[in-house]
Amino acid sequence: MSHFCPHYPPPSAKRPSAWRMFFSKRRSWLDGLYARSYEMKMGEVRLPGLDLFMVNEPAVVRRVLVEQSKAFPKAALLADALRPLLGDSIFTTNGAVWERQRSLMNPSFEAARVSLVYGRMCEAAEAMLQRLRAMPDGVELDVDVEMTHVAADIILRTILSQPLDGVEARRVFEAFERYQVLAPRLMLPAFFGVRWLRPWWEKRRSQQAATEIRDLLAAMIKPRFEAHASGDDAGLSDDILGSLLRARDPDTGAGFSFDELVDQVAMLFLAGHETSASALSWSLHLLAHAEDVQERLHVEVVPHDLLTEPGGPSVLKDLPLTRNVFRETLRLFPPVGFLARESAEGCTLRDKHVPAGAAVIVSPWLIHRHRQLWQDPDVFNPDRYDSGDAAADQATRESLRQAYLPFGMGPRVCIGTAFALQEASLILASFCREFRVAPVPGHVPEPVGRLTVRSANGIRLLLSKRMLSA
Ligand code: HEM
Repeated sequence: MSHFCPHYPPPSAKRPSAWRMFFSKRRSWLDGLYARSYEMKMGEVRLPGLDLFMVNEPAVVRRVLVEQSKAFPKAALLADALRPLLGDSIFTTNGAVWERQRSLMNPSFEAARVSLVYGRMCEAAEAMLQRLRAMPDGVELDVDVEMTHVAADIILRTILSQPLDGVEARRVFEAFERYQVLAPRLMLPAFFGVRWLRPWWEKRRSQQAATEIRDLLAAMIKPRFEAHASGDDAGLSDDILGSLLRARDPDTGAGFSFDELVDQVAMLFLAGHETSASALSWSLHLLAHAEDVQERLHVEVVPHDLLTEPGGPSVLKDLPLTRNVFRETLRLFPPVGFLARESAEGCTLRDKHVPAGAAVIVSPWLIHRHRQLWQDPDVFNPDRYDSGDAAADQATRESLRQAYLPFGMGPRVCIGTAFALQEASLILASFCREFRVAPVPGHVPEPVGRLTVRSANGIRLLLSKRMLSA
């Protein structure tokens, strides 16, 4: 059993002032948290331009995300910040527009449909293994760079049938890297009611990156859209774009317009690769520090050459430790660290009056490490889900039921959950079957909360090859 406690920014003992919080959060919203954030049921921050309520209590979380989700739509601030890149995509819309988008997209992400793109995921996994095999034994690997590469490759292959090695695909990826650094810096002043503090040059650079990504994606989608409109898109129809092109509203019979498709594909690229890359990188970091778990995981996966084995994604179901390692990683490092809603009409949550327009934040990061909701919350212990001790397992099941939401909850739950779990098991298993990772002495990854939870100084690990018997 592992007792590894991965490093994260030590919460300050006292609640910082609103201005200190603003300046510390500019680097990372994790820096604005304080010790009580991890214990309280609900907190409140009053800022010059905004009231913000942080909700940790499971019953209240359910009320906000599930039972009264219409009274707590996605925060307009989030939509404003992401609109240059995502337009009006499913991630940020609300009401009837969102309902139509979600019903058009649901069929493309059902588990059975996702299993059809398993072969394309395997192609990206094979390309990753080839890159790793070409490296010298004992090399210091930038794991987050490699995981970002493979996750972006998977998204491009499964959605657009394009590998990341393509010139256009690489330009999308590079522009996205620029956008990803700038977007949170611009979002924060808006949150704190000081939009004028957003440097104009950063705004312009972020706008330029967003336009470049959208133009490149539009150029890739256009021929497919036109071919579909003229009934001539056979051959490429098994990717996700093909299924989005065929999606029809059951009431009106209408599909996505071209502009809507560009919005959705830009969003899928963002939501689909950045999250998985974050989670896979942290998984390998945790495994490197929990040698026994890494060895047991290797033993579990070594009989399976997933990339050639018949049976496809069903083989992944026989890998319980792989699944638990990923589940525990998502608990400790949920890529989407906070879910932003707003109170549509004003209400009372617990004993607090929440005015109309106030931000209501549910943070998987805080809830997954909450002192009252989890046993040993900071310890990496994938065996907690299946320890063999009936009472302990029952307690963990209760924590999972109440206080585990890496993919969100309710109607806005992640549409890509089945896709992400299939991809993660495949990549982790393929990686750990052939390679071993170990910590680089003196290198401690520093988690930062931006669009997703990443490491400010990268995640570097020593990579060595394993001997596989023929
Ligand atoms: C480990 C990987 C992933 C994690 C942890 C994750 C997490 C989340 C979370 C927490 C939400 C809800 C946000 C909210 O309620 O405010 C969400 C929404 C969403 N995710 Fe994921 N996601 C992952 C992978 C993916 C993938 C691979 C795709 C697509 C290929 C995807 C597409 C989406 C979309 C479209 C939404 C918006 C759904 C809606 O509002 O109706 N995600 N994701």
